[in-house]
Amino acid sequence: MTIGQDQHLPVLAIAAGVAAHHGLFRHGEWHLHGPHIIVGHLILASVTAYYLYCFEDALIHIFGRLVVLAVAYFGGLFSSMTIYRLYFHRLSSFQGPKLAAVTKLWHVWHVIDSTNFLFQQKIYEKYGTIVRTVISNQGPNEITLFHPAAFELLDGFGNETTRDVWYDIVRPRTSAIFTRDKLEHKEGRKFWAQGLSSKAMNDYYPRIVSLVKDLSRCIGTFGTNPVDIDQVMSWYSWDVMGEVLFGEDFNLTKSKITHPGIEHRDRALALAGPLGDAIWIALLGFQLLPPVGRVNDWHRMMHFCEDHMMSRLDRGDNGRMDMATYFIEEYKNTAATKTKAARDLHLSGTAVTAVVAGSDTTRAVLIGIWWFLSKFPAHAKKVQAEVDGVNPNDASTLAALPHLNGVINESLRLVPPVMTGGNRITGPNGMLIDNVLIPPGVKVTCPKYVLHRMESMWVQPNDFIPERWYSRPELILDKRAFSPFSTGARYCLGKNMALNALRLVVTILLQDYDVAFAPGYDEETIWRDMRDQVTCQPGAVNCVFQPRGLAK
Ligand code: HEM
Repeated sequence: MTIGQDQHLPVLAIAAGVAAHHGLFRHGEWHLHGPHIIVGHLILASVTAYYLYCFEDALIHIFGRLVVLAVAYFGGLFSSMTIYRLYFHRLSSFQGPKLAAVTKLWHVWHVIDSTNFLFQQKIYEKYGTIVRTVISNQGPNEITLFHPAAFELLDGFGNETTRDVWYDIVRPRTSAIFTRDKLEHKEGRKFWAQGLSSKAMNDYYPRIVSLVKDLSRCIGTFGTNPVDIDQVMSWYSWDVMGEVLFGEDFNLTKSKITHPGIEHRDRALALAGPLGDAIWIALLGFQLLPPVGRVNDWHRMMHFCEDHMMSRLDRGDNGRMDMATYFIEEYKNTAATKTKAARDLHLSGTAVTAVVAGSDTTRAVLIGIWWFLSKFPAHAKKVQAEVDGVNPNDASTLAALPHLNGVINESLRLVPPVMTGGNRITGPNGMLIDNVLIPPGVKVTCPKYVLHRMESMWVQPNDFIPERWYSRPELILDKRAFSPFSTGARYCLGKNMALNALRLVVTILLQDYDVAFAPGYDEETIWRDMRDQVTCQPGAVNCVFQPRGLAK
C-alpha cells in the first residue's frame, strides 16, 4: 500500500473538518468572506489532488479518493458544528427549536415564502418569552426576545449593542445608517438629522401637500373603477421620496406610470426578505451569480439610487431644499480624509438607504390604512368629521386630531412597515432581561409584528380600535410594546416626515372621497398575501373612491 492509498487519510480529513470548525469558523464573522472560503477550499482540494497524484496515476481513482476525502472533511466539519451547537454552546440552555440551533438554513427554509413575521408569531406561541430560535453564521448565537423591555434594551440611549451582520447588505457601499460602527453612525446621523429636521420639514411640507393634491386628482381619474391601492400609493410615496430626497419631480401620480425603479426595488427586497437572517447567502449570490433575475434587480436598484444621487451632485440643488444637500455636504467635507472611491461608495449607499426608507415604508402603512377605513367605514366617518373644514396646510392642527392619529397609530401597530429585523449584537456586558443574562456577542432581535399583537400588551390585540390611542388608554396594557419607528439612539429620523405625509394623505383623500372596498374584492387578500421583505408588503387592496360632492 502506498502513502496515497493510506486508509488514514479520511480520518485526517475528518480531523481537519473538526479543526476548521473550532480553529476557524467558530471565531469572528464570515459573512463577507464567502468567495474567500470557496477559493480556500478549492486550493485545499487542488493541493490534496496533487498529493494523491504523486502516488496514484489513474485520474478516476484520484477523483474518487478526493470525493471520499471531501465527504469526510465536510462530515467532520458539520458534525462538529452540530454537536457543539446542540450541547456545548453557551446558549444551549435556552429553549427553542432544536433544528434551529443546528443550522440557520432551518429558519430560511421556514420563511422562504417571506413570512418571517408569521413564523416568529408561531415561535412565540410555542416557546414563550425568551427564545433561542435560530443560529447566526458563526454558530448558534441568536436570541429572539418577545418582551416589552426589549426595544429599549436593544436601541435605547446608552445601549451597548451594535448592529448585526445584516447591515452589511449594501457592501461594498456604506452609509451612516447601515454602518455597524457606533461612532461613524453618530457622526453620519447628523447629516440625516439636518435633512429631516423641523426646519427642513417646514420647507418640504407645502411640497408634500401639493403632491397629495396630485394624488387626489389621480384617484379622481379612476371614477367608479377600482383603485389598486398598492400601485397608487407606490406612485405617491415615490413622488414624495423624489421631491424630498433629490428635489426631483417623478410625476408618477400625474402620469400614472410605474417607475421601473419601483419594480426593481420591490423585486430586490423580495430577494432580501427570506435571506434576511442568513445574509451570507445573499452576499454570496450578489458576488458570484451573474446579474440575472432578482440579482439583476438588486444591482439595478443600487444603480438607480446611485445614478440619481450622482446627477443631483452634478446639477446642483435646483433652488429647492432637499436631503441630498446634506449628503453632498458630507461628501465634500470628507474630501480631506477619504479617497474619492470611498466617498462615492458612501454617497451611493446613502442614496440606497434613503430611497428604500423614504418610499417603501409609508406606502406599506397607507395600504393598511385604506384597508381598515374601507373595512370599518364608521372610523372613516369619524375622521371625516374631524378633518372636514380643516386646512391641510396647517400641520399642527392635523397632528392634534385624535381619531385621525388614532387610525394612523393603530394601522402602524397592526401593519408595521418594519415587521421583523433590526437585529443587534449584545455588548461586552451582555444583556440582562427578566434576570436572564444573555451573554456578550450574541445576536438579539425583537420582532415588532409579534410585540404589536401580544395579548399581554394589548386588550383585543387583533382588533382595530383607534380610540385606544386617546379616549380608551386602558386598552393599552404596556406602551413599551409599540415601536414602529424604533427607539433611542437609532429611532427613525424620518418619523416626523412620515407622520406628516400619512396625515396629509388621509385628511385630503377623506375630505374629497368616501372609500369602500371594490365590488368583488376579497378582504382577506391583504393578510393572506402579506410578505415580510425587509419592509412589509401587504397583499392587494382594491378600493373605490366616491367623490363626496356626488355622494351628498
Ligand atoms: C411609516 C413610515 C416609517 C416607518 C414605520 C419607519 C420605521 C423605521 C424603523 C423601524 C427604523 C429602524 C431600522 C433599523 O434599526 O434597522 C427606521 C430607521 C430610519 N428611518 Fe424610518 N420609517 C419610516 C419612514 C421613514 C422615512 C420617510 C424616512 C426618510 C427618509 C426614514 C428614515 C429613516 C432613517 C434615516 C433611519 C435610520 C436611523 C438611524 O439608524 O440612525 N424613515 N425607520
